[in-house]
Amino acid sequence: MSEPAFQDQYPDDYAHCYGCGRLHAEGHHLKSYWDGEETVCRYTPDPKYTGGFPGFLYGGMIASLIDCHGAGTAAAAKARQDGKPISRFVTASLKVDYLAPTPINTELEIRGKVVEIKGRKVIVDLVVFAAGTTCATGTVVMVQLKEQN
Ligand SMILES: CCCCCCCCCCCC(=O)SCCNC(=O)CCNC(=O)[C@H](O)C(C)(C)COP(=O)(O)OP(=O)(O)OC[C@H]1O[C@@H](n2cnc3c(N)ncnc32)[C@H](O)[C@@H]1OP(=O)(O)O
Repeated sequence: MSEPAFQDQYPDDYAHCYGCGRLHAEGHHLKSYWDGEETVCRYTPDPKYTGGFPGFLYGGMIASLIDCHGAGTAAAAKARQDGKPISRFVTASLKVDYLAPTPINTELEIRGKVVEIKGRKVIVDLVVFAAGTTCATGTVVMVQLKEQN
């Protein structure tokens, strides 16, 4: 992981996302990287993001992890395909399946796999793991901003 995180390559004007923008003062600062043909993001949730009962993460945060890592994956895949710098993608569609409770205070691994790149659109499948358990899966449709094309 010697390359900078995908999010650390976003142009400054597009680096203010609460989930992954490096320029957001209070955000989560999620960081995504290549791991072979897949991408990976690791994040340990704080107890303040507890869901319905103690010890477990609320679903919105899980969706955010899938969303932001999906956006980063789309941006990196498109850049790699086109041989261009990373540009900014936004979420057109986000689908999440919650398969098992997701613990807090445990390092989560979010892995992404590119399904399709078509013009400005990139579809990514994602999985959230906690200590070897698959807690959630998701699919995102990401669209490159026109002015970034
Ligand atoms: C100057 C600063 C600006 C800055 C603008 C900043 C934007 C908001 C930033 C929010 C950042 C986030 O939090 S992201 C999370 C929230 N997301 C948003 O707020 C995005 C709001 N939605 C949009 O702005 C727009 O709908 C876009 C950009 C996503 C798409 O609009 P578009 O650019 O006109 O693209 P369009 O031609 O419609 O679609 C391109 C391809 O994507 C497919 N596609 C589009 N929407 C969907 C969808 N919901 N589900 C499946 N597929 C879809 C189309 O079929 C097409 O595929 P094909 O026919 O080519 O196969």
